[in-house]
This record gives sequence, structure tokens and C-alpha cells, in this order.
Amino acid sequence: MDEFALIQTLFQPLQEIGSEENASTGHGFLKKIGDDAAVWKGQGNLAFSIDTLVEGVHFTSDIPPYDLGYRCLAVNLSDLAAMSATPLFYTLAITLPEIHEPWLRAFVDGMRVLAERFHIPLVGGDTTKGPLTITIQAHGLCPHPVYRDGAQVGDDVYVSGSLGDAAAGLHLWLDRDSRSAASTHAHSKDEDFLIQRFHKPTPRIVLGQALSGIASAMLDVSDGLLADLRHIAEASGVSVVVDAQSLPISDALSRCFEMPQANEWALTGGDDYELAFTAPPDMEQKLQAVAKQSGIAITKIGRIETVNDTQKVSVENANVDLTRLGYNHFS
Ligand SMILES: Nc1ncnc2c1ncn2[C@@H]1O[C@H](COP(=O)(O)OP(=O)(O)O)[C@@H](O)[C@H]1O
Ligand SMILES: Cc1ncc(C[n+]2csc(CCOP(=O)(O)OP(=O)(O)O)c2C)c(N)n1
Ligand SMILES: [Mg+2]
Repeated sequence: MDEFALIQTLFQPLQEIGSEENASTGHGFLKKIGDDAAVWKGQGNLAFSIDTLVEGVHFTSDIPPYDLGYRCLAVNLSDLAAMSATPLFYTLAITLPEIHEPWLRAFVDGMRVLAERFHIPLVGGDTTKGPLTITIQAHGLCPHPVYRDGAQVGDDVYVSGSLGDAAAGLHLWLDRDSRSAASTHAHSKDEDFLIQRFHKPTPRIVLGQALSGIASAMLDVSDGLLADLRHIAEASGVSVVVDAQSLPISDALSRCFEMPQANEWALTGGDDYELAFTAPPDMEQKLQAVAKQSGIAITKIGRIETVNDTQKVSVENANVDLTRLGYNHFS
């Protein structure tokens, strides 16, 4: 199979996903895959976000290809969720060391599952030979975007789902050869859950949409809770105080690891792709209703205070040494 056969047989079918849904909204494609560029005719506020995943940096070479396809699209959709956007379509730039058809079919299947869930077509991309690297740009409509710069003094800080699972999952995945050498395993179900949370994060699209008009500032947790909350602090000109005792830790994480380790991962581990956001105290009841309706936990983890230049993000009740706030590619 060569470059063009790969595009035609594996990627092109993904452009049919969701096309009927898009037609019914009045937006639409004049051209998708097959020309020098795709052409979209539309109106409204278009959010678009791009993220690259590099082998050895964002995932290991032995990640199941299905999980990798899922993960690449999920982390990009997560950025749209953090803007309170509805996904519309995406592009894919993929660099491959070789064409291995079964691997690629599984990769495409992983992307397809999420693409079908959100009715989004693949509308273009690029295919090249080289070290395994995947870049996706995701696009969505956001009538009422939620930015990072809207946090106000007095707001509460919240996070969706649970934190620290993905960093624990990465640890378990890297360590799995030594673990499988041990004959019995009390926690294997919990460990599988944590590894899945790392490999296949859930983009909180519906929750992100529901938080429009409620959240004053929002982002997704990719680098680590504290590192990401610092972006809200800086953009909003405020300080963030996090209560380490209130962090949502999953049952699986607390069964598999001691609390100081779980808390450290929750605060700085990253890769969770949960939504962290701020909201005024009088929104608390609405937030409870949103959590109930979406079936996703929303936990109050801190508060917004006046700007404190020495420490834009501080942590109360942490019995861990926090020398770093999260992942940073060049430090
Ligand atoms: N190479 C680049 N060129 C232009 N803008 C960039 C580049 N890299 C990052 N950005 C922008 O910087 C901001 C922060 O990026 P990043 O930390 O990757 O955000 P996120 O964690 O949401 O993916 C975003 O607005 C992003 O678009
Ligand atoms: C093999 C491997 N090692 C380490 C990590 C941890 N890690 C790598 S990049 C990253 C931060 C998120 O990536 P980035 O490219 O900064 O995403 P963005 O913030 O742009 O969404 C984390 C936590 C990982 N995911 N996989
Ligand atoms: Mg990015």
C-alpha cells in the first residue's frame, strides 16, 4: 500500500461521518478530501485547536493502535470542550515510519469511534514518512465561548471527573513488565481502569457545552492541574488557591496507590483531560444540576483570590513536595 492508497482506503471513508448532520445545520463542505484544500461554507463562531502527539513524548511505541487513534482525536476534542464548543470536523497530519496495514486499520477504528460519537468528518490532512507523529486540528462552533481570562475574585474553582488517574496509568503502563512477572495481582481491574484513563481520555464535550453561561473561565487539564490553573490565574489577573484535600481521587487510584502519591499525580501529573473551571458561588446549585444531568462529577477544589505576584497558584493541605506544577516540553 502506498501513500495514496492509504489515504483512499483508510482515511477517505472517515469523511462520510456526520455529513448528514452537518447538512441539516446550514453549514457544509463544498470540498473535503481530494483537492489542495478543503472548503467549508459556514457562519458563527468557529473554534479551532491543534495538538501534536509524538511517539516517546506523548505515548509509548507499544500503545495499542486503536487506543492511539482514540487518544489523538480525544485530546483535540478536549480543547474544544474547554471552549464550550460543539465539534464540527477535523484534519489529520500523520507521519509514519512505514505502512503497516493492520496497525493503521486499528488506528483508524479508534478515531472512528469518537468521530461517530460526535458526528464529525475527517476533511483533509497530510501523510508523510518519518518518526511516528500525529497532529490533529479540531474545529467546532461555539456561540458562547468560555475563555481562560474570566475568573473573578470570589469565584470557586471546580474540576470534572477525577484527577491523577492518567499519570498513574502511565506509571503502570511503563512498569507493566515487572508487574506481570509477579504471580498474583490484587488490583488488576483497577490498574486496567487507570491505564485506560491514560490511553483513552474522555473529551468532556457535553459538560463543556453545559458550562457555557455558568463557568467564568475554563480550560482542560493536559499539563497538570496546577500548571493549567496558572494559565487561568495569569489570563484573569487573579490568584488561585487549591485545597489538596478536596481533590477528586478515583476509587481505583486510591486502592492502588498511597494518598501522597495519588495527590501529587492529581496536582501535577497531567494527561487527565478533565475540565477545570471557575464559577461564582451563586452558581453552585446550577452546577449540581449540570453534574446530575451529565452524570459527570463536579468537585469544588479551591477559590479565586486577589492577585498575589509571588504565587499565582498556591496549594493548601498538601503533604507533598511540589517542586514542579506540571509538564513543560522544554524544562
Ligand atoms: N507554534 C505555535 N504557533 C502559534 N500558536 C501557538 C503555537 N504553539 C502554541 N500556540 C498557542 O499557544 C496557546 C497555548 O498552547 P498550549 O499550551 O498548547 O494550549 P493547550 O494546552 O490548550 O493545547 C494556544 O493558544 C496555542 O494556540
Ligand atoms: C510516554 C509518555 N511520557 C510522558 C507523558 C506525560 N506527558 C507528555 S506531554 C504531557 C502534557 C500534555 O502534552 P502537551 O503537548 O503539552 O499538550 P497540550 O497542553 O498542548 O494539550 C504529559 C503530561 C506521556 N503522556 N507519555
Ligand atoms: Mg497544545
